[in-house]
Order: sequence, then C-alpha cells, then structure tokens
Amino acid sequence: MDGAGESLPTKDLLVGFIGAGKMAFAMSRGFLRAGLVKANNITVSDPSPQIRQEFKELGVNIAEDNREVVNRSQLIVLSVKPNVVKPVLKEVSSVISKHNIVVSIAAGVKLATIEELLPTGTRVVRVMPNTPVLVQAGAAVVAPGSSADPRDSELVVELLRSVGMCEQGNEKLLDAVTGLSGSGPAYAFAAIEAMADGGVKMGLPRDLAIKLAAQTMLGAAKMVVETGKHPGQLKDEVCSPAGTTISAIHVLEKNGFRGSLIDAVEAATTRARELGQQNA
Ligand SMILES: NC(=O)C1=CN([C@@H]2O[C@H](COP(=O)(O)OP(=O)(O)OC[C@H]3O[C@@H](n4cnc5c(N)ncnc54)[C@H](O)[C@@H]3O)[C@@H](O)[C@H]2O)C=CC1
Ligand SMILES: O=C(O)[C@@H]1CCC=N1
Repeated sequence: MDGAGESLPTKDLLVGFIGAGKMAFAMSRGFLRAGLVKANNITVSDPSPQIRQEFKELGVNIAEDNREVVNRSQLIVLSVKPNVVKPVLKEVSSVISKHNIVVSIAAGVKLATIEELLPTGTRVVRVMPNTPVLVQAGAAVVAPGSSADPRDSELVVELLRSVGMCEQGNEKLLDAVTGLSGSGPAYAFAAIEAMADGGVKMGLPRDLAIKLAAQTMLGAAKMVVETGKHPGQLKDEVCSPAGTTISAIHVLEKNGFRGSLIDAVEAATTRARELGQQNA
C-alpha cells in the first residue's frame, strides 16, 4: 500500500463504500463502466442482505462489516445518510490510518465534523456528486479537508471526471452545490415527466412522449455545454416572433417557472445547511 501523501494510481486503487445504497451503486457502477477501478478492487458494506446481493451481482467484494471496508481499501467513501455518518465514524475510527483517504458524500455534513471523529491528520475530502455518475454524466464538486494533500483531491477529481464533470471548490460552496446539482436530477426528472404528461394530454403515446421529453432535455443541456452560449440566447433562438415557443414561455413566466426553480435550489440548500447543523 502507498505511504501517506504519496499519490495513489487510480488503476489499482482499492475503493470502499460504507453504505451501499443508491449513490454507492451509481458511483461504483459508473467507475466500473469507466474502467478506472476494477470490480475486485471495490469493497462495500451494508446491513441490508438484499442490497448486499445486488452488489454481489456487480462482482465487487462484500465486507462483513464497516471496519473490514476500511481494512481492505485505500479510499473509503462514506455513502450513508447524513445522520449515520457520526456513528459510522466512531465505529471505524480506530482502524483508519494515514494511508487512507476518507471521502464523504453526505449532504450537509461538514469536514470539521468528520475530522473531529477521526485520528488527527486523517486525509478527508468532501464531495457532492449526483446520480448521473451512473451514466458518465455526473456533476460533482470536491472540497479538501484540512489534512488532505492536494494530490488526494486531485485523485478524487480524476475518479469523478471518469464519470462526468467535476470541479474543486471551497467547502463553503457545497450546500449550494447540493441544492443545484446534487438534488437537481430530481428536478430534471420531474420536468421530463411533466413535459411528457403535456405531450400525452395533446395526444402523444406515453412512450414516445417520454423519449421526446428526455432527448429534448439532453439536447438542450448539450447545447449549453458544447456551444458555450448563454442559455438565454439559446432560448431566444428557439422563440420565433409570434411563433409557438414564445406563447409557451409566456405561460411558464406567468406561472412562476423560473421563480419556482430558484426557490427549489434555495430550499434544498437550506435543508443541506440544516442537515449540517443537525449532524454536527
Ligand atoms: N441520492 C442522491 O442523489 C445523492 C445522495 N447523496 C448523499 O449520499 C448519501 C447516501 O445517499 P443514498 O445513496 O441516496 O442513500 P441510501 O439510503 O440509498 O443508502 C444508504 C445506505 O446506507 C446503509 N446503511 C445504513 N446504516 C448503515 C451503517 N451503520 N453502516 C453501513 N451502511 C449503513 C443503508 O442500508 C443504505 O443502503 C447521503 O448522505 C446523501 O446525502 C449525495 C449526492 C446525491
Ligand atoms: O435528497 C438528499 O438529501 C440527497 C442529497 C443530494 C441528493 N439527494
């Protein structure tokens, strides 16, 4: 195993997940699809037998308990709910060494809270990813803890870039990142579902309506990313004078579409902050 502070090659990286729920599944499946981490280098733990079975089918190692995940891994992802982070850290703290990098994806839970429960000098990195890592289209921001080596965050960024976009940022940004991109896939899924409902209302078959709605979101997002144009400009380019789109935009504006999305990001950010306080 590499010494503390030495950069770890991703090729043979031993990755552990404590808590094998939806996010651990999306990340491990994404890493495997990206070919950056090997199945037999991933170890997971979870109290649910059904979940352990699902992960067994991925070909990864299933640990007997959380301490075994630490013993078998270099990089350990804390992928439990925010209120389970502290009990888990108390349980594994004595087996964490300077060789480990501890990565928390828990919404709201602060680096200081995590570092306080681990041996002094533990290399901790906090990340807010999202479920599209499953299909190599994730969005994540990585914030290093006080004892993390720059190479530790770079390693985590490299891993997350294999499954989507990833930036480094100050921890102060992470609750807002949670409100925007961490929770954001749910807003997009709700929008796709609602647009498809509109299509069904106007006579389209459900399957076709969902496909059209999803591809429209995907295409619009790709245009923003690939053209670098402002989304307002791209919107204007769809709105022909006295055409169909501007009539629809007028309805959206009257119904507070943008204000709702802004409020949604604010509400999720506020909730992330509350979770941080409740689990400090
Ligand atoms: N679901 C999402 O879209 C995202 C979630 N997150 C964060 O990821 C974390 C996990 O979220 P999900 O995967 O959605 O939750 P989940 O509920 O699907 O997974 C959590 C897993 O932890 C297991 N667990 C409970 N107690 C445990 C213990 N003592 N030791 C080991 N495992 C234990 C549960 O059985 C469950 O399978 C949360 O902290 C959340 O804030 C972050 C970004 C996106
Ligand atoms: O809803 C939640 O709390 C988690 C964090 C970001 C996405 N899902």
